[in-house]
Amino acid sequence: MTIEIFDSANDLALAVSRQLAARVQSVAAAGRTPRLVLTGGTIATRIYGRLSGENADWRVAEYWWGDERFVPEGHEDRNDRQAREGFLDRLGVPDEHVHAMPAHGCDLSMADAADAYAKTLPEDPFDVVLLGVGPDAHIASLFPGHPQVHETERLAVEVFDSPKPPPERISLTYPALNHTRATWFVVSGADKAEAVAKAMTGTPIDEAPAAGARGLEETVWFLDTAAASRLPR
Ligand SMILES: O=C(O)[C@H](O)[C@@H](O)[C@H](O)[C@H](O)COP(=O)(O)O
Repeated sequence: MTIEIFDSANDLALAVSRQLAARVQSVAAAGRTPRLVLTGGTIATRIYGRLSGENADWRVAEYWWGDERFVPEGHEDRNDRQAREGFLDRLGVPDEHVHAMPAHGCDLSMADAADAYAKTLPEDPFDVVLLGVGPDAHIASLFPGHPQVHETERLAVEVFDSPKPPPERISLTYPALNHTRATWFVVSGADKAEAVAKAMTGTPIDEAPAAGARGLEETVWFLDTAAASRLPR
């Protein structure tokens, strides 16, 4: 596990966008398609806004989401909208590379929508899974004390009662999120400091879902000083 600490959320966003660009370039140079899992949230939005300034061909990569709010397509709460507006649409990433989760208004139940999404996931591991972390130490839409944390078979699940609004969501589960070469946590703000400390010190996943996410080759915590302020020395 690696920890990188930055003076501000802006510095963090800049560093993550640079490293993501470098990873996309190195995976593509090795002859593979870069496969990225995007997250929602405020720090993610800052990162997406910076990607167009980086030197990478974002059009060659494929994109999935770790979770999505089950609201209508194009709704301002959609995680895919923030990424589309931030860089995917602006940089001309082809539609077939953008694997958005089904939206409210599709003709599937949430359970069927989750299962349909699971079928879009690649067999090969992802290259990078980006994860924001909530003040309660949730990641994606895996919340403390919720049954989805214990899912071992399904790769994507429905969530009806997210404590973070909106309540209805679809989330990848650990078997999908952890099928990745690299897991990059991106966390800023003092309100996350306790959650970060819990997740990094082996708290059970029922209490701190972030403690259960890790990459096959690499797990990196990108923190600003505020989010890192409760880490044990
Ligand atoms: O859809 C979502 O809400 C998320 O994907 C969620 O897991 C998010 O990443 C964290 O809650 C951190 O969000 P903030 O950076 O806004 O605190």
